[in-house]
This record gives sequence, structure tokens and C-alpha cells, in this order.
Amino acid sequence: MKFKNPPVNSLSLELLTEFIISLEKLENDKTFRGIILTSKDVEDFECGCPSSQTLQAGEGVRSLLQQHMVTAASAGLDLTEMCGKNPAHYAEYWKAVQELWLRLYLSNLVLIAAINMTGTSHGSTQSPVVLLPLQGACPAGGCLISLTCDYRILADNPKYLMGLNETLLGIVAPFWFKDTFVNTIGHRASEQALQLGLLFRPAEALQVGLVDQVVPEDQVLSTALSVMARWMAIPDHARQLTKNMMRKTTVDRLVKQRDTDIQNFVSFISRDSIQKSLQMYLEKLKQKKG
Ligand SMILES: CCC/C=C/C(=O)SCCNC(=O)CCNC(=O)[C@H](O)C(C)(C)COP(=O)([O-])OP(=O)([O-])OC[C@H]1O[C@@H](n2cnc3c(N)ncnc32)[C@H](O)[C@@H]1OP(=O)([O-])[O-]
Repeated sequence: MKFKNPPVNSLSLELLTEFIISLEKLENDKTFRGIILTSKDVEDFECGCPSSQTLQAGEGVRSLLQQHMVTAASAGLDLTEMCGKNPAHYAEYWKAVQELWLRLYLSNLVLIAAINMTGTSHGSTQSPVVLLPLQGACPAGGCLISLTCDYRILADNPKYLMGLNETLLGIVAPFWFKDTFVNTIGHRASEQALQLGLLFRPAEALQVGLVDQVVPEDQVLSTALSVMARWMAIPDHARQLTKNMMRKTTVDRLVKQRDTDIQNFVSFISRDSIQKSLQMYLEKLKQKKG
């Protein structure tokens, strides 16, 4: 599935909705056993296949490639959905973010993130909100999506950054973002990374366990296909039950308090101070262009 929401693949409400619907279709079509999430154009990959609907690589491996679909590399949640809108909109938006995470984290499909980035340039700032220092990033919500996958492959480019940087925007990662992070890199590493809003370069991301492999940019998809072949070799039923056993407790924590989590998000994001921080961050993003 390819993410396509120019210019920075931010997770707008429209994109989230389309992602959820597409995912549901694939889950219900029993001919699909796995998905590679990416943002790079199919034509950019040396996979020896036409950019048509279905791509075969190795025994039993299939990846659906469509327009307007989703990736692991994105600017994260769409800040314009969380800024200057009304509480009903915030609630609708947050419900969609929750829904996507719930579906991805417990998906029966094998999910592989082939992470390659968008982005051009960055500045730095002394203001209370901190812009990402380098080009090409997979921050916050973008990172969360990749964390729901079973395996992550990151393009080896020192300009690429990945992590949960919420505190740099003056906001707090929700508990289920934190849980997903802890499940991936452990408690101590998460404690530090979340407070500092750390964004990891590829070598650091590999070291801390945020990604499973770092490969040259032109090998990201071919590596994803080989990895998929390995995962496909495992009987689905046994693999799915194992995944469920590993992840269900985390999912249940949100399921039990979904409405409360929405209310918390709406009241937090509606605060004047938070709206000011987000506005300032958006303005800084715009200014760095000029
Ligand atoms: C509790 C909540 C939890 C929160 C979770 C999150 O995910 S919070 C999110 C955490 N995410 C971040 O902290 C990432 C913030 N983004 C960045 O750091 C950089 O944009 C980049 C590294 C992704 C790409 O750099 P680049 O130099 O290639 O591109 P550029 O910077 O020039 O931007 C181009 C245009 O896109 C716009 N826009 C950008 N991001 C967003 C967004 N998320 N949304 C909406 N719009 C966004 C930007 O304003 C500009 O608009 P304009 O002026 O054309 O109208």
C-alpha cells in the first residue's frame, strides 16, 4: 500500500478514513496475506514488476499497490486537523486515529513497513516548539504506523529521522502511543526518548530496536519482499494467534477506555496553551520555507 498525500503525507481525516476502508477490504479478501506499507513510487523500486494492481515476489507473497494509499513514512498526524477546529471535529479525528491503530496493531495480515521518506529542508529554532532539524522524517503518528507493523525496514540515509517527537511540539504522546513504543524498544529507552522527543537516525534506530533492518535506499522494497516471503512461510493461523497473544493486552487497554481517551484528547487539544503551541509550530514550518 502506498501513501500518497502530498506534500508530506500527513495523516488527514480523509486519508485515515480511506486507509481504514482499504485495510478492511484487504482483511476481508482472504487471498491477501500480507501488506507492505511504503511511500515510495512503485516505479522507483527495482522489483522487476509492472506498476499494476498485484505484485508477486517469491512463493505466496502478494502486495497490493494502489493509488492514494498508505505508508510508514509521513509527517505524522495532520496538525491542521488538530488546530483551530471545534471539539466535534477533534473527537471525530481522534476516533479515526484510534480506529486505524486498533485495526493495524491486531491485523491478521503480515504488515511490513518499507520506510523511505518525504522532505526537503529544515531550520532550527529557539522557540518553545522545536522543528525537526533534518530533512526527511517519520515523526510521531508516522512512526506510530510503522510501529504497528510486524517488521520495519528503514532506508539508510543519515538525514532520515524517526521517533515520537510529541514533546517537541509541546504535546504529550497518548498512552497507547507510549505502549506501542515500549512494546518495541523497551521501558527505559522509551522513557528517555519520549521525554526528550528523540528522533533517531537509521543507525541509532537499529541499535535501539525501533527498526529491524537498515538497508540502502534502493534495496528497501526488495528487502521487504524477501522478509515477507519469510513471514509467509509460517502457517497463518499459528502466526496470527501468536501475534494476538503478544498484542491483545495492549489493544484491550485502549478498547476499554476509548471514549474517555477521546474526551481526554478533545479537552487537551482544545486548551489555549496547546492550540498556541501547535499554531506556533505550524507557523515555524511555514516560515522555514521562506
Ligand atoms: C496527541 C497528539 C499526538 C500527535 C501526533 C502527531 O503525529 S503530531 C505531528 C508531528 N509531526 C511533525 O512534527 C512533523 C512536522 N513536519 C516536518 O517536520 C516537516 O514538514 C517534514 C520533515 C515532514 C517535511 O519537511 P519539508 O521541508 O519537506 O516540508 P515542509 O516542512 O516545508 O512542509 C510542507 C507543507 O506541509 C505542511 N506540514 C508539514 N507537516 C505537517 C503536519 N504534520 N500536518 C499538517 N501539515 C504539515 C507544512 O506546514 C507546509 O505547508 P505549506 O507551507 O506548504 O502550506
